[in-house]
Amino acid sequence: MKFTKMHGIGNDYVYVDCTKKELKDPAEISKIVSDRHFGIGSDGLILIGSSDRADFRMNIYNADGSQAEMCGNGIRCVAKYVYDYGLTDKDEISVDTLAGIKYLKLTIENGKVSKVRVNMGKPILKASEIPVKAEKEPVVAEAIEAGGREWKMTCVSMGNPHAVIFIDTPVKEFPLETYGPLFESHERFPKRTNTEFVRVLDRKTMEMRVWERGSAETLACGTGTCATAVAAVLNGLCDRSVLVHLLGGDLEIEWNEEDGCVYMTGPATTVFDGEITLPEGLE
Ligand SMILES: N[C@H](CCC[C@H](N)C(=O)O)C(=O)O
Repeated sequence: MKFTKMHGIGNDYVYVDCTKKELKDPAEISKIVSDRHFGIGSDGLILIGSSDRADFRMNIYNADGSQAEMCGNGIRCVAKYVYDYGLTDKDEISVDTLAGIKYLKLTIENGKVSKVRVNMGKPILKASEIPVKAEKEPVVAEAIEAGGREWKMTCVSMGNPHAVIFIDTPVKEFPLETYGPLFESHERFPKRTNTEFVRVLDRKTMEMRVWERGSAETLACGTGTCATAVAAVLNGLCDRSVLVHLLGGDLEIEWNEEDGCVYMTGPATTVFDGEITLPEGLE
């Protein structure tokens, strides 16, 4: 199987062009290619497909093989892939996902995509649509017990579920590997959840780490950063345009007051092209 390894500020995936041929078992393939010792090493697998209602389609699978509705860092790399590899010559494209059709604006430098601005759509705040079991909605600063401690969570879906937790200590010191898994599989999240631990630095700046559903800690999470920006506004902590520092780099997020949509701007990077021999029956 031919692939291209790409990342969005360190959130790395194996990309496969499926515009001509679908993969037989992407969930199984994602588990194989994600393995950093026995496979290629990635946070998961992203398939680029054709669509009859958008320019392209994106399907994303986490490292554990679970399929997610959307991937913010991934969709920027999809835009880079289709432009740089000649599948389109447009600098504005649409990509169909399980979270709906997304619209992207590509920045071209020296004939290749360097940066992408994505309309990530409107945040979903209805508890039953996130989904999360909650006392009130929107789910803002709501108590949840995990690991013998009480936390305040704000829940937002960008097509996929996010629990945003604001903390006062530097995120690098936070014991993410202890608490991340407890939130990921917490009984209040029927479809599990991605969890962001965030420190507000000022009204325009935050720092964040993320424990992703199905992929453990990643260096960045695009949908999670959008959810964090929305949560910060709902909690009165930040303005509607923020810069977010993640371990892998920075993202600019705007929750636009006029159209209610969240816009994410960030880079996309190609690392290498390769070919992997899959087990019998998976090719
Ligand atoms: N783990 C996520 C999918 C990947 C999202 C993330 N990598 C991003 O950039 O948005 C989920 O299961 O919802």
